[in-house]
Amino acid sequence: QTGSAPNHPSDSEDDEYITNVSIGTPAQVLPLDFDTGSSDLWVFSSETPSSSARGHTIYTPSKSSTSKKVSGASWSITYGDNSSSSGDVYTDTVTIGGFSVTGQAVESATKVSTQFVQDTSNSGLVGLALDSGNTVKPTKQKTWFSNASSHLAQPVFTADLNHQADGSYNFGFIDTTLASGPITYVPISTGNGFWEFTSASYAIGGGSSKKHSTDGIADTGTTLLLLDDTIVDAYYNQVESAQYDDSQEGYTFDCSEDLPSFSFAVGSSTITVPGSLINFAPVDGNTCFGGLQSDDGIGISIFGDVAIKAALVVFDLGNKRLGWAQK
Ligand SMILES: Cc1c(C=O)c(-c2nnc3c4c(C[n+]5cc6c(C)n(C)c(C)c6c(Cl)n5)n(C)c(C)c4cnn23)c(C)n1C
Repeated sequence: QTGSAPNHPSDSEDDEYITNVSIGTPAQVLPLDFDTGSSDLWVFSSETPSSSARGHTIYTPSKSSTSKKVSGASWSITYGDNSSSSGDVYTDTVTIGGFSVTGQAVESATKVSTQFVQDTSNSGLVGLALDSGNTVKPTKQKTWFSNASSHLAQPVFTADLNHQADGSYNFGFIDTTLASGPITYVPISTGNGFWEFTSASYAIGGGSSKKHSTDGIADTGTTLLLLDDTIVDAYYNQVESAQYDDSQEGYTFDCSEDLPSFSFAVGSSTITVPGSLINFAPVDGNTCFGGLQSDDGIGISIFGDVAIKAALVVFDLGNKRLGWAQK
């Protein structure tokens, strides 16, 4: 068995990627943000204060004949941008790309931070990181993919994200036609609950490869490519008009600049992010914001959407490995 669901950018900047998910009986369809950097499936619901839920599609468990309240369960999560949400827990049937999981934990939001209230593109998140990262207490719940994996043809899913165009999340199979190059696999370290791997070197534009070990995660829920300062400073050193803009909290440059590409090692191969994807978005007038920014020394780097857009990424739970193929 397999599943295949389209995704699309939420806005003109590719800030996040949205996929429609069916929950309950009869199906309630919600636009959700698939996040390989977290492990909770949570939704705006009939329990979310109506002032916060305005403009969002909500899940109403009482209208689903297959919903069940998980007695005494609660959840609470904070994301890298300090947004947060919390609430209680139901189980229900959740269908993604035609594949149904019964008894899936659906975390209902009774509280959401302002970033979520304002972001009416999504009605919640589908966490696709490892089960160990789930925040439900007293009993951790499994992700949709973890529940699905034993019934899928292969315990894998792929992310195909594109700039201002549709892409896909495929479950149980790998469509290699989505890639232009071979898939190179690297092992993941599972201790932090992420799809975490090590990249041994990088290159800027046509420059030579620099040995530099990056411990990072493949994270579809993060917009940008967040790497350590050594790499980021070296990159923008190659961009004549680049400067660090305190008000924007990141590097900006003249929008008309021709940005160099950025390549990172995946095992014995490299993935190249074209400069066009690093020219992320205009901030004002002729100044643009970079898609490569600092990870602020949080101790881990984040290969977010700017990097993932350059590749087909294979999340292989069966073999505890990550695959990257140039697109
Ligand atoms: C350590 C870390 C991150 C790790 O994850 C991170 C980050 N980067 N994108 C996102 C997130 C997103 C993606 N996202 C980013 C957006 C931006 C930059 N803007 C202007 C809009 C309108 C956005 C929307 Cl709608 N969506 N979402 C939906 C959530 C819950 C995020 C949480 N953190 N996050 C930041 C900014 N930092 C410092």
